[in-house]
Amino acid sequence: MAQLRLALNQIDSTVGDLEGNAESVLRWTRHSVEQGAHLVAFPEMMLTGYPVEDLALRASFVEASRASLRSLAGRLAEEGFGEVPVVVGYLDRCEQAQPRYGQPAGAPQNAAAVLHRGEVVLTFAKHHLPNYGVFDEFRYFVPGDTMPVIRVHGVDVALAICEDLWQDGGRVPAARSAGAGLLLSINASPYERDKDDTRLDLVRKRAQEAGCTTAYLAMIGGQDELVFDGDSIVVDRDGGVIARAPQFEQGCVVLDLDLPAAAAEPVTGVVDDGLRIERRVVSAEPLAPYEPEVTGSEAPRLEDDEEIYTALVVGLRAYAAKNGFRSVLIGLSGGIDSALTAALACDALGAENVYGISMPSRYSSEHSKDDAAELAVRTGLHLRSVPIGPMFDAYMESLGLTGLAEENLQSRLRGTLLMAVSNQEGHIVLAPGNKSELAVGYSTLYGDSVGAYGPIKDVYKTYVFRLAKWRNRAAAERGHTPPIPESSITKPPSAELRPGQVDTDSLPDYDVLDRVLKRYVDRDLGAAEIIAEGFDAATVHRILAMTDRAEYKRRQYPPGTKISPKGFGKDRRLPITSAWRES
Ligand SMILES: Nc1ncnc2c1ncn2[C@@H]1O[C@H](COP(=O)(O)OP(=O)(O)OC[C@H]2O[C@@H]([n+]3cccc(C(=O)O)c3)[C@H](O)[C@@H]2O)[C@@H](O)[C@H]1O
Ligand SMILES: Nc1ncnc2c1ncn2[C@@H]1O[C@H](COP(=O)(O)OP(=O)(O)OP(=O)(O)O)[C@@H](O)[C@H]1O
Ligand SMILES: NC(=O)CC[C@H](N)C(=O)O
Repeated sequence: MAQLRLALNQIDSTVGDLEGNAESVLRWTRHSVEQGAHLVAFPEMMLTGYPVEDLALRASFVEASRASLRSLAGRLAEEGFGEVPVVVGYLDRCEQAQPRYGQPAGAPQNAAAVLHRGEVVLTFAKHHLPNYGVFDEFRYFVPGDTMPVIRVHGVDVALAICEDLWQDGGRVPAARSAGAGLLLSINASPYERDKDDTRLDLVRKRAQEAGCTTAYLAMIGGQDELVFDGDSIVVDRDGGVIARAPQFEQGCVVLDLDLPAAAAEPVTGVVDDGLRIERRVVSAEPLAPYEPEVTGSEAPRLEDDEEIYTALVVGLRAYAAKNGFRSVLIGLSGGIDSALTAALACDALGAENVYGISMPSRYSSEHSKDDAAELAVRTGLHLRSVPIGPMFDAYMESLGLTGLAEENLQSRLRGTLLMAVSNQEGHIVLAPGNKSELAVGYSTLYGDSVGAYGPIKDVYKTYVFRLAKWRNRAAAERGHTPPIPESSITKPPSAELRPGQVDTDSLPDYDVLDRVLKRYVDRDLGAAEIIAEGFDAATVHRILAMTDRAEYKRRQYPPGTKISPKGFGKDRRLPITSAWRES
């Protein structure tokens, strides 16, 4: 047996910020080396950020990534960390043409490198490319065809990149065939509700298949609609958990692993899935065990509501920070959607950076104004009131609108007003629409749907209530003031665009609506299958027709944090112009 002190850096990176990301690698390598690490790892595409989308198609960006990698190798050595191998993800290109994938020479690759003694000693590309959900890596990348193995202090470490673990075959069985003592996978795995359990099961299963200890290093942070929740995992060859990092927290997991010593006669040649073993020896001599030994720990897990709420906070914070904004602006109606959005914003950016505007019209109830004011008092956000009556009257005088046009005008005036204040004061506008509304198109185009980011666009209305209650309960348990006024939670949802209007005038009860939507949107079931589950046929047809009709509206909605297996974003790509009707 040999001992290896492994440092898994569960950190954030910013798409396109090659310099800043390289600085992070240097900083965290310093930290890892100070902890005595023999092998230091960083997440998938750490240098470029993930996902880079069509930036991968730009040769200038690919070249900049390659140059940045080489320069990083040199800087690590200059800083005195050259003896410690560093595994880091980056964007590369393939030297040879790949007719099998229809790609000419120079096609991009989702790659990783081992840096040692100032050199890039080994590079390899992801073998299995994900091409479903939010991923379309076959659009960009050519898969790798090697099985990289590095010998570090007498241990053979097989390397893999994210999806390599998710699909059968390839690098997991190849690691076993290559006789690896450790399988190290670097990842950028976007958050989804319940995915942590799936990942844990996956890593345990793959460790057993690979027949060796398996380390799964995850990224944290946010990129547009995606959140990366961390939760790095190390399991032994029987699938027993050795260490689990905290969810949503940046940090470095350092632990000593007792691993089988590498064979004197290493396996070479082509193994599973046609993967050619490519080996490098970075340090052959086994080290004496370190004292004291660093053992793994399992960070406590967040319960489901807290986990989802935290993902929403992280997604919003990342979007604002990475796009250069410190403050946000929200129309506060006193209702639950804008209240939850405001609570999230206060948690993400601090109440001092959250600006609310109450914009009452002649149809606004007293409680809508009072509840907005109460929200401001409870959270400490800035609130002002700008009645829209005079603007509304001016439009009506010029245009003489009636019915829906008159109703929507109020929402549009609020949208225009928010964008005007955004321009003037520099806060980005948050769109407070939820997933149920987005599904059926229950919002006004260029009205309440304006904004830069939709923090709750992947949260069904029934879950909006649940999260609001959880947030209030969590505050009370910590001895803090619950942020959301009780009456915002208990009153019937209303758009207040005409006297006495409530959402259920136009929509089925949210409980039924959400259950049907989960089947149609999240699971892609057809009308017949949903009705067969016992739902009222007329209600199902109505909901499906509304959902289909609203595609054009969704396409114009701002991006927002994905928390479900199928959010309205890159996950769900439907034609706007379509004659197909389920009903
Ligand atoms: N296929 C298509 N492709 C592109 N554009 C299309 C289109 N079909 C209609 N349009 C355009 O869209 C317009 C209709 O959309 P839009 O103007 O939004 O109006 P619309 O969807 O007809 O009405 C908005 C609905 O949302 C409700 N609402 C509004 C505000 C807040 C809330 C809430 O509770 O949160 C609810 C409101 O009560 C009403 O039922 C049409 O006049 C047309 O210009
Ligand atoms: N009187 C108002 N003052 C400020 N903003 C408003 C007002 N009415 C509506 N809005 C904005 O428009 C959005 C749509 O709200 P609306 O009241 O129509 O229904 P909702 O979807 O139930 O939202 P909420 O639960 O926040 O009320 C609100 O979230 C808010 O941002
Ligand atoms: N970056 C990746 O390859 C991610 C794909 C993987 N299935 C995941 O969601 O974690």
